[in-house]
Amino acid sequence: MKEKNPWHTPLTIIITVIGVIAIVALVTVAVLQNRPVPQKYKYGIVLDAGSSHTALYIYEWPAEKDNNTGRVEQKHSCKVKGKGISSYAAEPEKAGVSLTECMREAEMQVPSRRHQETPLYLGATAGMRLLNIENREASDKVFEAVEKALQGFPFSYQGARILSGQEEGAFGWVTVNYLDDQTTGALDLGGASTQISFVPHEYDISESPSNSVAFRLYGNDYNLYTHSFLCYGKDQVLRMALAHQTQSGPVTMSDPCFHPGYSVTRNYNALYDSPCVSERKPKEAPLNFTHTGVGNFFQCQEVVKTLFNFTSCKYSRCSFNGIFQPPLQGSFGAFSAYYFVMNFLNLTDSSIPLETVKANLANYCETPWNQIKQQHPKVKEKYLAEYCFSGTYIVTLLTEGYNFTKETFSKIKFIKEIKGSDAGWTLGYMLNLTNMIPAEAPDSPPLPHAGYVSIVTVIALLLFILFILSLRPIWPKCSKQPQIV
Ligand SMILES: O=P(O)(O)OP(=O)(O)OP(=O)(O)OC[C@H]1O[C@@H](n2cnc3c(O)ncnc32)[C@H](O)[C@@H]1O
Ligand SMILES: [Ca+2]
Repeated sequence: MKEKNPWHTPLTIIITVIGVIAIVALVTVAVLQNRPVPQKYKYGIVLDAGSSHTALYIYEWPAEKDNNTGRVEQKHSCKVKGKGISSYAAEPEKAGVSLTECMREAEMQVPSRRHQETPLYLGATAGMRLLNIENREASDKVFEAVEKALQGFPFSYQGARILSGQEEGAFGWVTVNYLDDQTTGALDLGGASTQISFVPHEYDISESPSNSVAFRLYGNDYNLYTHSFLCYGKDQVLRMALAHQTQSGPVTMSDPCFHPGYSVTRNYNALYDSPCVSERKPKEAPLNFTHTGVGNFFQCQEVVKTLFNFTSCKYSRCSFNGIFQPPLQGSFGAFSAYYFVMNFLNLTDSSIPLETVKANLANYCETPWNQIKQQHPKVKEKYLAEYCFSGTYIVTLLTEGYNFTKETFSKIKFIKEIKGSDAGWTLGYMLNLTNMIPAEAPDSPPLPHAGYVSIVTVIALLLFILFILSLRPIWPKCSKQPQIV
């Protein structure tokens, strides 16, 4: 006769089934409860009204996590067609109109139920700073037009204003450090100004209060050094270099910063039409001059060096033009034109030694203009003509201006974006205005989701086994093997 299995009693079968159901239920609840639920998002829009162009950025973050770490991401960007808003000084209405296309895009990108609560900011930088110096009335009119245009959209308009150079530098630093895990200095090269921001050693306390900004980020207090050099952006510094070389009002000017064979006619009035150079305009000059290239990196560096004043410094140390700068500290992220130029020249790799960068530039500058044009038929001719000058300026600014050495130069990373967000001041600006700069370090869950689920499963199994064992007293007695007598 077949021996009856003692486990096949109704009681043990019921206990087992209930136990299995309980475990499955427990694990299912744990998994479902902790599964990331589809997020609701909030949005913020910042218009970066730069000297050369305006760009619109849309940021998004999970609705419940306003104050959480690193959660704000760039959702979309739009490049406004045409030049920067300061170029519309003579026809301000057009500055407002120029923004409509990107604003319509923003209307499409941000869900309509969020429109009314979405803050919209416009920050203008060095182009408007210069226009404001040159012609206050014209600058006000441009802002009026821009304001009127932006108020016509369904967002929560929060104003348009000129950022100070200090704000521009500091918010660039906040952006980079909000997105990146390790503290990094920020180098921004615009069209009309350039910023350097970093956290110096504690003992290099700022001797110049106007260069110092305090921040609390991720539970740490930072004393930031920052400076913005007006007129030292890529376009204005080129004007200064051309002005320096046309002081005598020549008809033809030979420029080491442009390729051999390069030749264009430039207008004196147009060249000197900027507060960065207007005072230097030669008294007696013809209408135009012919700007020709020579293509010599080392001579070009000499020209660029004359644009920095190294003689006066009332502090213990200066970068240039009598501006205090503590010793450089840590690694740096260099963006905007630093990136555009070094990327074109294939020099963004930090492992390339400074000497090689210079040698490559020397070789590039020497290349005849015709050959350069043939090699890069798709690159905008204005940019193409200026890469030799801009590359030389970047190397000279970093080494002679900011005192990067061949050792510290390798600590500069040329970057366009970090984790999908463009490097620049806009994200930091929005985080600050919406009180979202995280003061404290993130509360990360102690276990990753998978680890959590595994632990719940193991504990549930253990509990089940213990439960079964606790039922031992009512276990059916194991029948002994039938003995054959
Ligand atoms: O910060 P400010 O000084 O106000 O200026 P901006 O914000 O308009 O300046 P950008 O960083 O946008 O650009 C810096 C410069 O780089 C130029 N630029 C943009 N794209 C470029 C490219 O692909 N190659 C070379 N230069 C480029 C641009 O015309 C500017 O002169
Ligand atoms: Ca800029």
